[in-house]
Amino acid sequence: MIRVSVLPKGSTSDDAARHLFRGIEGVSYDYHRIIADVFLSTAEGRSDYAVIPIENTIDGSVGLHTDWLIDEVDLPIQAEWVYPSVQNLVGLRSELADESGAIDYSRIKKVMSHPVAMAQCLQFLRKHIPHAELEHIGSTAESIRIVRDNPGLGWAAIGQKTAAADNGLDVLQEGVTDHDNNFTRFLLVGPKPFEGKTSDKQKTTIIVSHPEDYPGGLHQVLSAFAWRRINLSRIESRPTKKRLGTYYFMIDIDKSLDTILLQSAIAEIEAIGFQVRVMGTYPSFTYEPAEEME
Ligand SMILES: O=C(O)C(=O)Cc1ccccc1
Repeated sequence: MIRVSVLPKGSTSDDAARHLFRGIEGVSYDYHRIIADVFLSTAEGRSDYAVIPIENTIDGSVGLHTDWLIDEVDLPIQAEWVYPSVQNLVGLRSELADESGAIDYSRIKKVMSHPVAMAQCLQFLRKHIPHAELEHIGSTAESIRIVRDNPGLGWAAIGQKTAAADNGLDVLQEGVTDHDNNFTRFLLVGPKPFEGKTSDKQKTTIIVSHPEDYPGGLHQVLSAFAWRRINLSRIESRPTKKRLGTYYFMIDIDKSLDTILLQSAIAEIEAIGFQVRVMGTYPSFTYEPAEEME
């Protein structure tokens, strides 16, 4: 049995996990309310993999999740994939609509959701429900459950249609994200390689740091990749948390670690005094909607 830790049933992460593991037998899902518990259940050996949303089209990198990966656990990245999501305003229509059945936004006192989902809908919220209190919850699915358990208070949630239906709530407004094409990049992290599917696209993620800041440091790192014509797909700086203004650079590289060119680039960067930590070398899966129709 492959045990996969993930945010609760009905969350975007749950759907994304099922998409990655579609067609693979013997998978069980281990649901957790907050991302820290998703990470820890795998780090403590209670599951094989953790599913982590790491970057979103609208909101960018998820800093909290990146920092957990760097600072709190030692779990290699074993796969990455992209999954689309549509967020909806969810609540009890009978409580929040007027006599004609139209949603009366003035009745909504509080909107709850996961911070990434909330950030995707801020323009919608400011336009229609500017008076409402906004509250961050561990997942979209959990926010929907809280609304279900607290009828009559004027609460609404942002989340997925399936979670609304599972909890007996209504979709008050469909597709409330401020931009279409809302995709999230997910990481599968855990001690063992992911062998369920193969991809012809392999990536490697490293973290580069230097004990002291000096002019041209990052340029030197980048030039080791540049003259070897190794493509980088993302560079993210995160605070070291030791001193203000000191950073780690997390670099996604479009190559497997076993290529000689990449190994020599890393050796060169280390030789000029940088510390390099390999966060994983893994297959990358692009989203293919056709699979959904199987
Ligand atoms: O809260 C959820 O449903 C999650 O899985 C986190 C999230 C929220 C919005 C987009 C992608 C992931």
